[in-house]
Amino acid sequence: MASSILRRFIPRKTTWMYGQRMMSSTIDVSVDEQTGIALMKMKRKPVNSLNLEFLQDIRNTIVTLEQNKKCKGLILTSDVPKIFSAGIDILEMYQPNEERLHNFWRALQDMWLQLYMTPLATIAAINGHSPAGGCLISISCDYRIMAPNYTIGLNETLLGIVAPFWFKDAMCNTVGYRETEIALALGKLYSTDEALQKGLVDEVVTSEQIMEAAQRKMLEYVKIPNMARAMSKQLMRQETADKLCSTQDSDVQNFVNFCLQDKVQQSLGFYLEQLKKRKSK
Ligand SMILES: CCCCC/C=C/C(=O)SCCNC(=O)CCNC(=O)[C@H](O)C(C)(C)COP(=O)(O)OP(=O)(O)OC[C@H]1O[C@@H](n2cnc3c(N)ncnc32)[C@H](O)[C@@H]1OP(=O)(O)O
Repeated sequence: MASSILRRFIPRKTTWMYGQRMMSSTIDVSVDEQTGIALMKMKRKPVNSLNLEFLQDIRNTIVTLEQNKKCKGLILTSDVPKIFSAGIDILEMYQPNEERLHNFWRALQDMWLQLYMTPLATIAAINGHSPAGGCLISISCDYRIMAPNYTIGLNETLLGIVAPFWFKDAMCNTVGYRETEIALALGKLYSTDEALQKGLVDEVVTSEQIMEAAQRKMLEYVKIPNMARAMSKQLMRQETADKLCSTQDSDVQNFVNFCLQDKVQQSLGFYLEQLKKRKSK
């Protein structure tokens, strides 16, 4: 179902399948073949930050699940207590190797396209903080359930960087133009309650109830005839995905040029320092 343009890049194989379980060092996946529901747990300690290899692993996993005829739905969650994902691994952008920086951004684009357009039904069970890239993963799913007392949002401006147009588009498609405009400018991190109120997440339940709630909602999704559900998703999302597909190379170059600026490097260095200081308090 995902358009052929999304399949140009065959990901490297680092995910291992044992029966209904798939494992890599950063992801644990199990597939319930009775229900057709897969559960993917992210486990890149300490904060599930998205580096090149982790992004490739996430994409590989989605591709493998799409090829499993019995799998219809995917629940994404975190195995790291209190953190869904801290977003992009800032160390990929700070004092980078230029070739790796290219590959990193390409991997982020490819992961996003795969997740955003997958014919699988997808639910994010957001059981921890979910800033920036973590928010992108969440809003790329079909449905979001969040536990209380965490934060979610596109906070890039707080780091002195700018979310690319496809982050902005995914956010706009979720909460609308004006809310996105405010959120991006202020680097707004929403509390769980605010996120529910703005429609950034669809449901709030306690951490203890989140997996049960995700399974319950997913059963609703997988009951719908597969092709019709997947085509309706494509109808809603293809235009947004195509915007990136047709500009992937220039988007990589823009990102690399942006990151390599002295000012941006200074901002990232400062932000990393603050993170460490906050920890030592
Ligand atoms: C130019 C184009 C723009 C590209 C778009 C960018 C998208 C992004 O995703 S940028 C990344 C944005 N992410 C953040 O701002 C999150 C920063 N992290 C946090 O706010 C917190 O770490 C937390 C709320 C996620 C978790 O807090 P806590 O449980 O208290 O853990 P620590 O803060 O002590 O963190 C542990 C450890 O991890 C390091 N770290 C945290 N986030 C990142 C990250 N995104 N990348 C790399 N490293 C990260 C943190 O510095 C600590 O390291 P150590 O001190 O070495 O243990």
